[in-house]
Amino acid sequence: MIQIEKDPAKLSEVAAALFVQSAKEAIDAKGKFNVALTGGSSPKGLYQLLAGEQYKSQVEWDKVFVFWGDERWVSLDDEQSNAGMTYETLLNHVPIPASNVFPMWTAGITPEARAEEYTIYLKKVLGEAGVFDLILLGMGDDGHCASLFPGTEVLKEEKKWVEGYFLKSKDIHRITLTAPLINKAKKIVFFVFGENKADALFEVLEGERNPTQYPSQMIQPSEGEVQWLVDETAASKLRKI
Ligand SMILES: O=C1O[C@H](COP(=O)(O)O)[C@@H](O)[C@H](O)[C@H]1O
Repeated sequence: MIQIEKDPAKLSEVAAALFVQSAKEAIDAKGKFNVALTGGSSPKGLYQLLAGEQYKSQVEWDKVFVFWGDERWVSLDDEQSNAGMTYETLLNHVPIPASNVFPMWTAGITPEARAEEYTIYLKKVLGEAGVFDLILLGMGDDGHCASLFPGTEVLKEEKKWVEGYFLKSKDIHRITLTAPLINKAKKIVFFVFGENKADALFEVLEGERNPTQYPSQMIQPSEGEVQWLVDETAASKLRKI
């Protein structure tokens, strides 16, 4: 399903309502809500809304377990840190226990070793089935999502849940959930804002199947659903809407 709006702020409102609803449903069903958050610029409006008076009190934060879809291998105080941004905009402002939050980056370990450690945390919280209640994803102007970048080896991964690797094109290490894990989720929400995403979004949604070049095409949950929240500029090249 795709929802297109002129104003990205409207899409942040939609996502905030959806986050609250998903949390309620999961907590009613099993006593906790397991979510993977995204970094980049697109989710900032959502995080600020969730931290604000209207939504904050609607979530039982002590029952929320927060992971990330990916991370740039930089410390939390680095401006590139996805987790750092999420703390600043959301997590520092809501009553979530620190022990419920699992940033990907940590000091004194390689991203490859951290991927194995992160998998252990995921298995403890999600169980062997590995089903997230909700995963938020952004999409880059090259069609990447999480740190599933065009042409990278991680796209071939079929078993591992998390991978750390050096991303040559950006000269930085990354750590990411893999497509097989993401595709187990009950619900996946993509945020795609900005004219620079228009070509990639067309290729991902309406182009030939080529996930090696447009990795967001790999996101096809086996049982869950994908919702695309797209602003008008990013949607400007789509034909089938
Ligand atoms: O590198 C990344 O970029 C994507 C997209 O970011 P945006 O600023 O265009 O919204 C993001 O989803 C991902 O988490 C991040 O590591």
